[in-house]
Amino acid sequence: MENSEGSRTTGGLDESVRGELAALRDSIDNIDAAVVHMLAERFKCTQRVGRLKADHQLPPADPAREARQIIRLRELAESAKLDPAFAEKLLNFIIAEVIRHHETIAGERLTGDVAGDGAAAG
Ligand SMILES: C=C(O[C@@H]1C=C(C(=O)O)C=C[C@H]1O)C(=O)O
Repeated sequence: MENSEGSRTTGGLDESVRGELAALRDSIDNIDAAVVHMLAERFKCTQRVGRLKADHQLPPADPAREARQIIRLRELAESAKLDPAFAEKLLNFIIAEVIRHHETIAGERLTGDVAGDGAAAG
C-alpha cells in the first residue's frame, strides 16, 4: 500500500520509519546487553570486595568512597551530556544493592551459614 506521499506503508507506518525504528531498537538491545554484562562484571568485583571486607572485619559500606564516586560520576555524566542527577541516582541504587550483598556476606561469616554458594548443608 502507498500513502498520499507515495511512500510504502505497512500497518499505517511508512517502511522507512519502520526501518529506522527497528535499527534504533537493535542498537538499544545491544546497549542493554552491554549494560547487563558490565553490571555482571561489576558485581563479580564487588562480591570479592565483600569477602575481603568480611575476612578483615571491615564495614560493608564506605561512605567516603561513595562520596568520591558520586563526584566523579556526576562530572563524567555532565561531560557526556547525561543528567548528573540521574547518574547519581543510578549509582546510589547499585551501591545500595552491593551493600546489601556485603551485609549478607558478613552475616554468613558470623553464622557460618553460606547461602547460595552451592555447598551442601550438613
Ligand atoms: C565496593 C565497595 O563497597 C561499597 C560499595 C561501593 C560500590 O558499589 O561502588 C562503594 C563503596 C562501599 O560502600 C567498596 O568499598 O569499594
